[in-house]
Amino acid sequence: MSLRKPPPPRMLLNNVSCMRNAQQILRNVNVSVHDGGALMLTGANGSGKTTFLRMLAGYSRPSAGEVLWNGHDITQSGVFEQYRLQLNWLSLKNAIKEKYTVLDNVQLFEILEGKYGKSEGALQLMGLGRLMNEKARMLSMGQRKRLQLARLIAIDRPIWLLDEPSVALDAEGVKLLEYIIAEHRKNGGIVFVATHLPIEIEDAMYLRLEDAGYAVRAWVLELLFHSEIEGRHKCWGFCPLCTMLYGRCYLESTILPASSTTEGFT
Ligand SMILES: Nc1ncnc2c1ncn2[C@@H]1O[C@H](COP(=O)(O)OP(=O)(O)OP(=O)(O)O)[C@@H](O)[C@H]1O
Repeated sequence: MSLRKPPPPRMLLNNVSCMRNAQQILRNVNVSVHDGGALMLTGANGSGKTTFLRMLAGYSRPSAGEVLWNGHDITQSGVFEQYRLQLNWLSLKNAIKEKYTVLDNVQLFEILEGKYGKSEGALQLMGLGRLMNEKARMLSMGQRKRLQLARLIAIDRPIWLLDEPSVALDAEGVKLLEYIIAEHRKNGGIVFVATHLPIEIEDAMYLRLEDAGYAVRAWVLELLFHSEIEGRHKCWGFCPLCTMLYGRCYLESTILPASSTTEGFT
């Protein structure tokens, strides 16, 4: 009986650390993603989800470790040129040409890719069939996001890097997004998704990025307020500093019982 080695992961993050703006975003991350795999990146605003995707796209280098595609470091010249042709990047910048029709806006990308024939079907699937010949300037926010998703399908590259793909989509749009991700994975595609919003992706791996400043801010608040409040168990229900930092009272949610939050200090 011959024991066959399992295939190597298509993407491997090997002890990767990443900095941005002198801030540590990732530290020693190890992730392997095989064909059909999905990784969801979650975390607070500014925690580094987009930075992570940019690193996967090769726009920035890891500060330590390596990102491997088919076992090759993506930052190596020769590898990078091939690797980037595998990527489909969806970001909040939609690259929509207002004066062109909706169909042109997808077909242009398809033609640049040397492909033909998928744009119309992709737009139909995303519910934009009746708007295909309208100028793109007519589109609403959600329709623009649907157009971007139609491009993903038309261009048909294996690795999708999706930054907040469900923003502006209605419930039906989110279902369509989940559907095209599932279909892409069935065909062996890989998906990396950075999101705040719930998106159902079966068997996805999750990576939660921590906001490096959060622990420090919490500690400072603890020092400023904790001793003063101890024993009184009362709160205004908001603290100017907490409200500024978190949009709500940090102490209210962590130290004080809910019933005391509407009373003032005595
Ligand atoms: N163009 C830039 N130049 C320098 N620093 C940046 C730049 N864009 C973002 N940063 C910093 O990098 C850190 C991570 O930002 P990033 O955009 O990756 O976070 P995010 O998790 O995607 O945030 P959000 O949920 O708000 O989209 C933040 O501290 C941010 O200030």
